[in-house]
Amino acid sequence: MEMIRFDQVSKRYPGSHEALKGVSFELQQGEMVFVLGHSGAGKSTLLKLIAGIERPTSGTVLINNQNVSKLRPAALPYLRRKFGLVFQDHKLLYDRNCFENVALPLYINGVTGSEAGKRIRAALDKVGLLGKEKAMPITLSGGEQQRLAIARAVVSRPSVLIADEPTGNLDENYATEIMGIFDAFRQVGVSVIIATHNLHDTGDARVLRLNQGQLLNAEEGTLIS
Ligand SMILES: Nc1ncnc2c1ncn2[C@@H]1O[C@H](COP(=O)(O)OP(=O)(O)OP(=O)(O)O)[C@@H](O)[C@H]1O
Repeated sequence: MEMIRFDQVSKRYPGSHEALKGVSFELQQGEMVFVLGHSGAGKSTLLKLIAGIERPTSGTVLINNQNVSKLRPAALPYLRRKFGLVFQDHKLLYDRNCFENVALPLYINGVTGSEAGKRIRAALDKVGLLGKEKAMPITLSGGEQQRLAIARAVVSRPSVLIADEPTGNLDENYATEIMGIFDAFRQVGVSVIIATHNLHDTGDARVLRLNQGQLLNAEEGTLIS
């Protein structure tokens, strides 16, 4: 069963041109996908539509056969719990330590105490930060901060991990390490969607190429800048 399906999706922000034009594709559970394209191509918009942060102007976005536009507002938090989000600028809380940063999504969902502690340590372990529970984020390297953001994104056990330029300002070694962590999640059945304009070794992952809001077929040539 497909997990995410876009059918002729267009998005126009108020007072702006069309950020996405007639985009259609399907992603299966457990797939790893790169969304590639120039700055302004519509990559972030595509991720926001998947996560229910933005709504399409026309067309349909189906998540597990549910039309996101038709969901009651009260149902959106349940949808969002399926998604773990990682952004380039981390959005970490710099006045809280690593453990507390990862704890936040659990506390919001009412998971506390020893159950929370177990899950937080498991998430930190998966990204190689188990020894840094009490460290403040500012004392971590750029790559470690990004790993902390990934731990926070996966602590609620999302079925889809969405990352927007996750390696954007990291050097090559860190970037390779981060991609390895995403691949490990894919191997345990998590769908992984990564938007980037950096060239990565995409391995056997699928590639969606955007050019000025339109999806190109892979054979139409590379647009990576
Ligand atoms: N909230 C907004 N209001 C108005 N226009 C927007 C908004 N968000 C994005 N846009 C416009 O939509 C287009 C696509 O933007 P988007 O952020 O999706 O591109 P992107 O491929 O992620 O770019 P980048 O790699 O620079 O982040 C751009 O022209 C952008 O200016």
